[in-house]
Amino acid sequence: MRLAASRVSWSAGGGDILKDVSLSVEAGEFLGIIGPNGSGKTSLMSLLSGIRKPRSGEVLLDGVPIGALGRRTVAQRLALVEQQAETGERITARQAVELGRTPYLGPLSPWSPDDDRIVDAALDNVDMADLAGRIWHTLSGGERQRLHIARALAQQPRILLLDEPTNHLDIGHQIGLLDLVRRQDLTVVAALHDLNHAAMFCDRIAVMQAGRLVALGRPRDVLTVERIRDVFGVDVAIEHEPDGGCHIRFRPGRTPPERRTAPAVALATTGT
Ligand SMILES: Nc1ncnc2c1ncn2[C@@H]1O[C@H](COP(=O)(O)OP(=O)(O)OP(=O)(O)O)[C@@H](O)[C@H]1O
Repeated sequence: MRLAASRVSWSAGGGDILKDVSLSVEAGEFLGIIGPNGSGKTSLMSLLSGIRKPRSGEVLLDGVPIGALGRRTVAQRLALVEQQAETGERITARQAVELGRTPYLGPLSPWSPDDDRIVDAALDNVDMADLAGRIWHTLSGGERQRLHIARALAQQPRILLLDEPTNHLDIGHQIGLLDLVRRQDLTVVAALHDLNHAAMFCDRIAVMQAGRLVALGRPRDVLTVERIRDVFGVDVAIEHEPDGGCHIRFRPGRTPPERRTAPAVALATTGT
C-alpha cells in the first residue's frame, strides 16, 4: 500500500504551516520525518492520515485521494498514533486497545474471539499483557504510550503513522518499540526527534524545515554535518559504519555562535 503527498500546503492561524510538500512512502518502507520543533512534522502527519485536508495539493492512498475514502475504510488501512493521544480515564488498558477493533465492528460483524486474539497479541507485542486489567489513569506515561501503539496494531492497518512514538519511553522501550514496529509487515511513517534512532531504523528520512521538505533520502545521505548544522543549529560528528549505518555524536559547545539561539533542544537526546 502506497501513501503519497503531492504538493500539499496547509495554513492555520493566518500562517502557511506546510508549503508545497511532496513525498511518498512505498509498501513495507520505514520513513522517518525529522525537523526542529515547529517545522511541520505533526501537521504533515495529520494531512497524511486524512485528519486534516490540505489547502492545496492532495494525499493519495494507493492512488486514491484520501478524502474520497470513507473514515472506516481509511481506518482499516491506516492507523495514527498522535503525539498527545489521550483516552478516557475510566477504561482499562485492555479496553483502550480494544478500541483499535472499532473499524471492523458493526451490526453484522459483532465482537468475536478473533478480536480477542488480535487484542491479546497487540498487548503482548508491547509488553503490556500483565497490566491489561489496570485502569488507564493509574498507568505511567510510558505504559500509556505503549498501549497507544498496541491500539494501533490491533487496528491491523497496512500503514502506521507515528508522531514521536518514543515520547515518555525509557531507552530500552524506545529501542524495543522501534524495533517492534520495524519487524511488523507494515509501512511506517514516524516523526522522530532522535537522529540516531532515525539513522538506525529508517529506510529513508524526510527533513522538514519551516514547513518545507528540504531533504529526502537514505539516512547516510541525508544526515550530514552541514545539514544538521543548517537545520538544527548544532554541530555534530558523524561516524559512518561499514554496514551503511551512521552514528551522530553531538558536540556541545561547538555550535556556531550565530546559531546558539536556534532550537537545539531537538538534538538533546542524540548526544552520546
Ligand atoms: N491549528 C493551528 N493554528 C495555528 N498554528 C498552528 C496550528 N497547528 C500548528 N500550528 C503551527 O504550525 C507550526 C508547525 O507545527 P507542528 O506541530 O506541525 O510542528 P512539529 O514539527 O510537529 O513540532 P514539534 O517538534 O514541536 O512537535 C508551529 O509553528 C505551530 O505553532
